[in-house]
Amino acid sequence: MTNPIFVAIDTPYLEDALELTRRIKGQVGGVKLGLEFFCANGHHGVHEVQKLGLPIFLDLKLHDIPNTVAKAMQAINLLEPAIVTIHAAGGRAMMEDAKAAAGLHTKVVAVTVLTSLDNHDLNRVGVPDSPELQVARLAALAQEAGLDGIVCSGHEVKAAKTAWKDGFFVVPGLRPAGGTAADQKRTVTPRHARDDGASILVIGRPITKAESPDDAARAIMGTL
Ligand SMILES: O=C(O)c1cc(=O)[nH]c(=O)n1[C@@H]1O[C@H](COP(=O)(O)O)[C@@H](O)[C@H]1O
Repeated sequence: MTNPIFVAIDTPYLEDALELTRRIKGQVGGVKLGLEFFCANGHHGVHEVQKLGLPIFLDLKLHDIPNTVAKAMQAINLLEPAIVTIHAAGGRAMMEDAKAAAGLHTKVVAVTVLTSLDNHDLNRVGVPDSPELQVARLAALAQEAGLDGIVCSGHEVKAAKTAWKDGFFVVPGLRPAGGTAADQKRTVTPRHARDDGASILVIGRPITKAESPDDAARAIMGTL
């Protein structure tokens, strides 16, 4: 089995990111660098991590008017990331323009409903539907816009995959059995997400905060 684990390297410190990536390199399929890392280290930081040889998932969650998002996408093309995130809530035109501006080898995926939100939180931001319904709605819009796939929780990935057979499904909010949810609200185990059709598994703290991150990654891989 190809290793589906992408570790969320959520740190602003380049040296820490490099050390962690070196340590887990043999146990994972790729690394995810987010806003925190990119704001602190920019293109240089991404290049340095890239030199270690793992695919890079650049999680910038772009969300703005179509022109601005397309220009931002062009500005990161030089980095040739394997995966980039945008927000589906930016609308169809924004997603279309983002995909058109992305490099040929970059998968552009749309964040649907953040895994840190539950039904109540979603209602508070003006969406009267359940996360399941909202994910289905935004996944259909992302597919129409020509994106490669979506980001959703393990609660919705099975239905999303049934509706979009060749979609690429990124699933974060994963916790090994008995793990601490922290700020995540829609969690499942890595195995559950994998069985339900996740293409890649985004895992942060259960690996990065473990006493031995490489052992933690190996143990999670062993459950898949
Ligand atoms: O786009 C993401 O990767 C993402 C979307 C989402 O809905 N929920 C979510 O947690 N993430 C990211 O996935 C990672 C989860 O980290 P942990 O909760 O530490 O495993 C973080 O880097 C989040 O930014």
